[in-house]
Amino acid sequence: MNTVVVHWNIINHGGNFPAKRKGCSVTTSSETVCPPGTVITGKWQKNQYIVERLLGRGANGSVYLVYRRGHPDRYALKVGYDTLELQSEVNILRALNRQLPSSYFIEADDYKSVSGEAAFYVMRYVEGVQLHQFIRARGREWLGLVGLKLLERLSSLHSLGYIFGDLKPENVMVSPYGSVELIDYGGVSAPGRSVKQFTEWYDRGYWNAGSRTGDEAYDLFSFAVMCIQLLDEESLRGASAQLPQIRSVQDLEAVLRKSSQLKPYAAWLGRALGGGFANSREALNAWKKGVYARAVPRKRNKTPRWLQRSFFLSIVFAGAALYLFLKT
Ligand SMILES: Nc1ncnc2c1ncn2[C@@H]1O[C@H](COP(=O)(O)OP(=O)(O)OP(=O)(O)O)[C@@H](O)[C@H]1O
Repeated sequence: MNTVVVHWNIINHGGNFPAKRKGCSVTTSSETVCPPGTVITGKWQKNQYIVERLLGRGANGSVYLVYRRGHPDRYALKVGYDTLELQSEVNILRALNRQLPSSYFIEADDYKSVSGEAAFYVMRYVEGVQLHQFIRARGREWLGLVGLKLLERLSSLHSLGYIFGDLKPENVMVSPYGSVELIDYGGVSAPGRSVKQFTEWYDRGYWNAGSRTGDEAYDLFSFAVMCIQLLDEESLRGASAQLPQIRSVQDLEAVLRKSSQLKPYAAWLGRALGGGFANSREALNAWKKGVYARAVPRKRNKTPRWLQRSFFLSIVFAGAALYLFLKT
């Protein structure tokens, strides 16, 4: 990324924000703090983004909900703590944009604040809530559908030649209707390369269950641990309390055997934990048939009990009448 300078201007955005603003500042921990109302102007591309609010902070940067001046749409703008890290994320997103039908990545630029320089990029704003929040609010029975949608996403990413790497509930956004989007492409790598970014619980290496080399099975392993967490977090906590040197995938398999919440998913999850799927397409098909088809409640035309009883009695009476008729 070229080192370019972005000017931070001060505006009064509507009546919601205080009139006087200082613009973004970089803290001692290299975090960038951009108060609502700040205008971020890319020097090279000259686009102006107005900060509405902070969406979240992660290991690589802070993400803000922004408006682009002159455009009605809202975007998510990520200000990185480390320019090189952010650049590698931008490279992946640019490559994905060329291959995916709907573009996610908008543009990248750099800025200079009063206390330092940093880079940022702009992406599509994904509305919804994080996966664990969605399941907590809507109920565990939604995992069948949401899991299906997420496996579809993973499978299409894999078919483009990428491994997601850092799959965890915080990186999965779910809309009110259960559609799913992956966010945070900072951990994406090519198959066969070391996983760049991971989070302990969801990492195959953490459970001594395989390498940290990116492959489709790595993402499926993370997906399986995530399901265990969403359905029975207490048991997962228990299993992870083992000493690191003896912690193993058998601890997770024991959870699958014991937990009643996990029962409908246990066969699929066990296979994913053991690297038993040839690829994510096969895993997706198995989820469709073995989990989703059973987990989604079906409408049943249940005949009321009183009607069943009446039908039975009418058969008895009809039989008795026929018997009497034949006898006379
Ligand atoms: N495109 C987006 N749309 C909506 N919200 C987003 C978007 N991207 C990120 N966020 C929000 O910002 C938070 C932090 O973003 P992100 O996960 O990319 O940062 P990170 O530094 O890579 O995090 P991590 O520590 O998980 O690796 C997310 O948890 C999410 O709430």
